[in-house]
Amino acid sequence: MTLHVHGLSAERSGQIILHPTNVDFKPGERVGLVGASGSGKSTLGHELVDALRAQGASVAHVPQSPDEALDPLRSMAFHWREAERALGLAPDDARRTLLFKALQIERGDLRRRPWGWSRGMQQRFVIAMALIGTPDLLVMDEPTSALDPVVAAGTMDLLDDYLKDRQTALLLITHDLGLAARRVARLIVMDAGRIVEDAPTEAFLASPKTRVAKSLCAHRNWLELPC
Ligand SMILES: Nc1ncnc2c1ncn2[C@@H]1O[C@H](COP(=O)(O)OP(=O)(O)OP(=O)(O)O)[C@@H](O)[C@H]1O
Repeated sequence: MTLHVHGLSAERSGQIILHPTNVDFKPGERVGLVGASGSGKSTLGHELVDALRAQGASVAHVPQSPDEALDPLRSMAFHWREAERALGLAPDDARRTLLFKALQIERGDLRRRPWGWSRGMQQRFVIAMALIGTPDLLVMDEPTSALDPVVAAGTMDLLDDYLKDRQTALLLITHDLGLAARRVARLIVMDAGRIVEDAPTEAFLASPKTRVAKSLCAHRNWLELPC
């Protein structure tokens, strides 16, 4: 099922920070949302999550840092149970085993609290929690920026493999064009609260149209980063 949202907008403190915007996602499509800091990427991500959920779609959100998703006072097992409960799902060991294997977190001790796990493993756990309900769309907002480049690349590789041949679409929000270009088939560029470009990744890189897109592409050396 293709997901569509029309006329998304947002205003804060009397200022429009997201101008009326339409977005769509095909099943399994991988889309990058790029733009400078403050261009409105996170705002669009949050508005999308709310609007699609209001339509009845299943949408999961992965924040920048695992600290935003994990309570330092609760065990990892508690978080997993809560994620299942929030979706109205009964505990399912087979589902957990599959996701833990896919994201290489089998050796994590679920009785421990987050600080007993490495940052990389915490973030992979948060991604696994987001995938519990097989969402229609996974929105990831700078999901690896709190990780070192090697762990970040490994995490994205595992997610790539897991999503292959699945219907879950991905929106990867990042200011890092290099990261997005390696992972997505379509790029959306934001500037000052508006989408200014939306194109297949290869076409975008070969021929950016707008000033902002040209400026992002001018930093081609970013494409050399491992993630
Ligand atoms: N509560 C708020 N009140 C006023 N302005 C806000 C508020 N929240 C966000 N903004 C402004 O809206 C704009 C878009 O913010 P947003 O966080 O969506 O951008 P972003 O592209 O995700 O930035 P970054 O890459 O730095 O996270 C920014 O100029 C920001 O200062």
